[in-house]
Amino acid sequence: MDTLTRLENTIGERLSADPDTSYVARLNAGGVGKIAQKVGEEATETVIAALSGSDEELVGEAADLLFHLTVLLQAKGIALSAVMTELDRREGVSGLDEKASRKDT
Ligand SMILES: N=c1c2ncn([C@@H]3O[C@H](COP(=O)(O)OP(=O)(O)OP(=O)(O)O)[C@@H](O)[C@H]3O)c2ncn1[C@@H]1O[C@H](COP(=O)(O)O)[C@@H](O)[C@H]1O
Repeated sequence: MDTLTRLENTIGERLSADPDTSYVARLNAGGVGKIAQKVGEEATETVIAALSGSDEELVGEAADLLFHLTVLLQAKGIALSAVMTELDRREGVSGLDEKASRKDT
């Protein structure tokens, strides 16, 4: 099982845990608005790290962003596999675009 899928499973289990002992449960108790706000903050911190931080800081912020995004998707009842399917679909679309543009030239 890959890392993100393992994390998704853990988050799914922790959503309804005791907020006193679980950060995921605490976030979830705040509602989708609170989780979305955290995703926004982590995205901003990722951008700042990319522009003026070290590689290590960028890795840390990217991990925070992926973690909070996964919490948001779980709270909305959306599986990561739905996002992967969408990315696969786009890869197929751009692959077709490339073939079409090669034909045109
Ligand atoms: N991957 C993570 C993870 N990444 C980041 N964080 C938490 O996310 C928060 C990061 O928020 P910030 O950097 O904004 O720190 P902060 O400003 O102090 O946070 P807030 O006061 O805004 O909540 C920290 O509290 C981290 O502990 C995480 N908390 C949990 N996990 C995973 O989720 C699993 C379940 O965690 P629990 O729900 O706590 O059991 C754990 O086993 C981990 O695998």
